[in-house]
Amino acid sequence: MNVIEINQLTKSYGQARGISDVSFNVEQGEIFGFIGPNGAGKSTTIRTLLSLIYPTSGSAKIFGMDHIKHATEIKKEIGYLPSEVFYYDNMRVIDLLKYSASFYKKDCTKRMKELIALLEIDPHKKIDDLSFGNKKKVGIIQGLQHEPKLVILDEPTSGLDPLMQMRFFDLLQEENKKGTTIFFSSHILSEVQRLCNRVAIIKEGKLIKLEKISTLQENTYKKFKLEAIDTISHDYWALEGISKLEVTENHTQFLFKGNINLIMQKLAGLNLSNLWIEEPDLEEIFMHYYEKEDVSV
Ligand SMILES: Nc1ncnc2c1ncn2[C@@H]1O[C@H](COP(=O)(O)OP(=O)(O)OP(=O)(O)O)[C@@H](O)[C@H]1O
Repeated sequence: MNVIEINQLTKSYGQARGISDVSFNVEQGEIFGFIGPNGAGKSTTIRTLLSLIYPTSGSAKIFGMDHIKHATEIKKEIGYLPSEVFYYDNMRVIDLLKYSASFYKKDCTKRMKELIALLEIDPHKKIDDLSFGNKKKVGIIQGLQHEPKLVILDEPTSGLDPLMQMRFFDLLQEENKKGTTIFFSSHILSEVQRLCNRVAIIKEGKLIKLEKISTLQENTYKKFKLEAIDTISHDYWALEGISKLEVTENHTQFLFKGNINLIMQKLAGLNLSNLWIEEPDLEEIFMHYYEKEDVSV
């Protein structure tokens, strides 16, 4: 079942580009990554989806309901952490959390306390006295305390220290195991790679790739690095599928995409002292898509 369905969603800010013709679905139980550089259109997609701003054209559904017509109903089951959090600075953390909890028809006290303890936040401090990272934690608690079916996180980790990031990821994975669908927007590839099952890549307002993380890694090239006893000539590597070839004395490295047996035959003809075959990380795959001009989903 699809929790989110986005259909040719377009949002222009007057003459300025926001997003154009964005379509994708998020299935129930997924941890879905939404990745792109600054200004790509991640926040615009999320805000339009949540009907905080209205689309220029296109449509979207959440839990099978139209995102604008049924906005009130939908929002009861969503936890949303915006990329920038703004608060009434004079409020204490606990008062703010109780106030947000009051919008839901369930008692959030137990979960609120658990999250306060887990994220190590002092509930009696004034919001004004909190650091950026601690304000972010308050936003995370606000987004999760009512145990929503769908959590939408827009750049959630900025400001969190590495230990807190780890704890936050564990928390998201636990929520996901309980059945919560997670939509995770980020420009940090390693965290998407670590956390998500599937990813949508957005560039300049357009979706350029929608793929399982595992498939993204499988279907692309492999990195070969080798050390040979003798010097290998550049010409030895005249084989289709080899790119980014670098040969320096006894060291050779390149990327290969194609029939793996062909490259193995080439390697078998050499006197090697060492060999590394590595999967590219998401960053390299991502750069590969970003460098291409004529990308399509
Ligand atoms: N209120 C606005 N008025 C005019 N243009 C806007 C507005 N909000 C966003 N934009 C433009 O829309 C495009 C997409 O911006 P958006 O904030 O959605 O990107 P993003 O991927 O979330 O980036 P970031 O990671 O920097 O937040 C950008 O070109 C941005 O300048």
